[in-house]
Amino acid sequence: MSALPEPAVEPVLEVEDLRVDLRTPRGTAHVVNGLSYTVGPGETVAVVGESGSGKSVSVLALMGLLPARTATVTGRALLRGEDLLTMSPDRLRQVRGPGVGMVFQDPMTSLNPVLTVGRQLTEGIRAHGAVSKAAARARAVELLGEVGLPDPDRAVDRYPHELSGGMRQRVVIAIALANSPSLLIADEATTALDVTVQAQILDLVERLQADHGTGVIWITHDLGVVAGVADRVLVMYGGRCVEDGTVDDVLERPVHPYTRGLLGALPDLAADDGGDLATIPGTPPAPTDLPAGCVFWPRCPVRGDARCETEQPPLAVVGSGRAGLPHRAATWCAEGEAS
Ligand SMILES: Nc1ncnc2c1ncn2[C@@H]1O[C@H](COP(=O)(O)OP(=O)(O)OP(=O)(O)O)[C@@H](O)[C@H]1O
Repeated sequence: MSALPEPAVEPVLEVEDLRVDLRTPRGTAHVVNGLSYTVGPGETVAVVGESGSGKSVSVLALMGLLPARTATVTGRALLRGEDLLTMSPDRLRQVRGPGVGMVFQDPMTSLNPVLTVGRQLTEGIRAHGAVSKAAARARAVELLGEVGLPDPDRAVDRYPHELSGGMRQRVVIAIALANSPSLLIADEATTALDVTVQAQILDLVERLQADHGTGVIWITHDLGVVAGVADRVLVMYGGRCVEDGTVDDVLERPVHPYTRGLLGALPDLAADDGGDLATIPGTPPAPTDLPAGCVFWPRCPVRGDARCETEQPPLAVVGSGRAGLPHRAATWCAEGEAS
C-alpha cells in the first residue's frame, strides 16, 4: 500500500484491518476482509456496494453487536483513540449513545415496544448527563420536532406501535442524535422515508456535524444521498474496500471496474431522487468461498492482467484527488483517468 499523507486532525474513528469471520453451517464466512478507513470530525463517509458486500456487518462489528458465539472480529477501531474492539461490554454500553448514535433500516430493532417514545428518548438523555426529568422531556419534544414528527407534544407519550413506520424511524433518528454523538452510523437510515422528510433529516445531521464535529458513516444504495451528503465514498465488494476517495473522485472518476459497473447506469445526480446503484451481471462471491486473486475477477468485464486470478491487488493510491485526499483502488485493471 502506498504511503498516505498524515491527516491534519485526529480522526473521530480510525478503523484498521478490520476482519470479521462468521461461523455458518456452510463453513466460515469471511465477511469483512481487512477494512481500513478513517472518519474525520464533521466528515461523512458513504459506504456503498451491493447487497451482501459486508457493509452492515462491518459496522455491527464496530459496536460489538454481532453474536459472540459465531463471530470472530479482529483489527482495531479507535473511537477518539479508544479501541472499540477491546472495550469491556460495560464500557461499550457507556460509549453507545453519547459516543456513537446508530440508526438501522428497521426501527423496530432499536425501539422498545413497551415504552413510550418519550421514555425511550429521555432515558438516553438522562443516562448521560445530569438533566432533570422535566428538562429531558422538553428536550425530547424539541428533538421530535426537529426530526419532523408532527405534533411532537403528543407523540412523546405514544408507544411505537401507535406510530407509522416512517415516524418510528424518525424517533430512532432522534434517539441517535439526542446526545450529540462523536460518531453517527446510519445504515439505510432514510431509505423508507419520503424525499421531503429525508431532506429534513439530512439537514439536521449536517447541522449536528457543524455544531459538534460529529463524524458520520452513511451506508446507502441511494446515489442521490451519496452525492448529497458524502465527503468521501468507500466502495465495498466481497468484504473489502475496492475503491475510496472524495465523492467527486469516486463518482466522477471511478477507476475500479466494479465501481464503474455500479455507476454504469449513473443517472443524473442532480435529479431529485438520484437513483439507485446499477445492477452488474453475475452474482457476488459467497463469503464462504471467496476467489483467489482479485475478489471481483469472476464477474469482471476487464480481466486484463495475468495476476487477476492469482494475486490480490493492494489498495493503492491512484490519484491525489482534487481536495488533496487520496483516491485509492484495489485492482490490477484500473480504467479511466484518476484525478
Ligand atoms: N449473522 C450472520 N450469520 C451468517 N452470515 C451472515 C450473518 N449476517 C450477515 N451474514 C452474511 O454476511 C454477508 C454480508 O452481509 P451484510 O448484511 O453485511 O451485507 P450488506 O453489504 O450490508 O448488504 P445489504 O446492502 O443487503 O444490507 C452476507 O453474505 C450475509 O449473508
